[in-house]
Amino acid sequence: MTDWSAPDAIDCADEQVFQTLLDRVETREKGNYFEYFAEGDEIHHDPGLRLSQHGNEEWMGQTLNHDPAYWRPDDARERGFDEPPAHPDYLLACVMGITVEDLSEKGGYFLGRTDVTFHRTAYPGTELDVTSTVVDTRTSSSRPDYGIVTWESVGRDRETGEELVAYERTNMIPRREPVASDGGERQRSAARADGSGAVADESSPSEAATPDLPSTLVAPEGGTFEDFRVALERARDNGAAVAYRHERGRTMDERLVAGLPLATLNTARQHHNRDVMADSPSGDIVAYGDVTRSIALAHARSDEATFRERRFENERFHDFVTLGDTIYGFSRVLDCDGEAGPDHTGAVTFEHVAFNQDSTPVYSGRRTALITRQ
Ligand SMILES: CC(C)(COP(=O)(O)OP(=O)(O)OC[C@H]1O[C@@H](n2cnc3c(N)ncnc32)[C@H](O)[C@@H]1OP(=O)(O)O)[C@@H](O)C(=O)NCCC(=O)NCCSC(=O)C[C@](C)(O)C(=O)O
Repeated sequence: MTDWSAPDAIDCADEQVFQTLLDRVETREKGNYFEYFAEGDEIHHDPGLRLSQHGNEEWMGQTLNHDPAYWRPDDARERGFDEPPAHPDYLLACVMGITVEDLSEKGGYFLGRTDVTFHRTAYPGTELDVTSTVVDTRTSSSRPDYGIVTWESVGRDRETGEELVAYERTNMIPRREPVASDGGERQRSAARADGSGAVADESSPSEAATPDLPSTLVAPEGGTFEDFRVALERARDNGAAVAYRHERGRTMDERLVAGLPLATLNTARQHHNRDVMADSPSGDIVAYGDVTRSIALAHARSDEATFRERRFENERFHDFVTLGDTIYGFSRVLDCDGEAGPDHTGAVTFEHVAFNQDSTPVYSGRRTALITRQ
């Protein structure tokens, strides 16, 4: 008879005994089910996080956001910063990463985010303090195993209490009852399983609608505010649109998919637990939405004279991104406002789309940034 109080009672060499033991013990679960969230609840995300120079540079380097104002003091000063700040994508990913343990670790996909507003520049060394409020909860009509929750999150400087960034995000969150299916990914999984990468179109080719696109698509000649304004005026005169793609692509490797989210304390298993994700519709770990988005934005920024990020709206994550997928970027110019911001800049509103090697959109969002004039 085993003495279960003895320190060496478990014989790890006996796999069968250990397996039986594992099957019988309770699992201490992480994260919260849909039912946990009620409208108006406020949640303070305890861990916090200190923005670091290393984390900032790692994020910028890996996502191709190679803007020296965020690491070179002379360039930073020229751009009106006291010293090289934290890159806004890194700041936003850290603020959201901290919230995952409380809000979305249980699983379910990040569907979208809106009203992303940067209130203040944050610098490496800043300790973050993040709170979220439940704005809305509803059941999913297409997926009975999930609910859909929207939170408003605010990231502050822990020392001064000043707001740095705020946004509203929406996730699918598993309901307490066991998950039987995971919906929309069915199509994508099937496409991947048959190797075609193509999602089935239920209409026959003859029924498929002809895309309704402008006859002319204009690309700006350069990346200054005037280049965007001139292109938009030309397009408006001719019933065309200012839309173009960016040449660079970035293939998702483990450092991007697992490394970057963990560095922001994002504990979602989707990004780092290949064992669990092997049984999911994606069949593997998937990229943190903020990484995918940051790569597509980096492609866009590499073709413009960005001065400051202002605001993001209507960000959507349309499909998952797995290891080996390559992320490209597409941009459309929606509006130019010469009155916004300091004199040497103007505000440009873009729609950016991240797409993969099969031209499948995986992210889209509306972005307003201040762009330097000529
Ligand atoms: C989720 C999938 C399967 C749905 O695929 P689908 O084709 O079924 O999509 P849908 O029909 O457009 O949407 C399903 C439901 O979601 C709702 N919905 C949809 N979007 C929004 C939105 N923005 N705001 C509010 N509601 C939204 C929509 O209205 C609908 O509601 P219903 O079930 O009642 O009909 C598919 O879109 C997909 O695979 N998307 C990719 C998701 C993804 O990879 N996200 C990023 C990575 S996960 C992540 O980063 C994790 C993180 C950050 O760590 C962490 O939250 O913890």
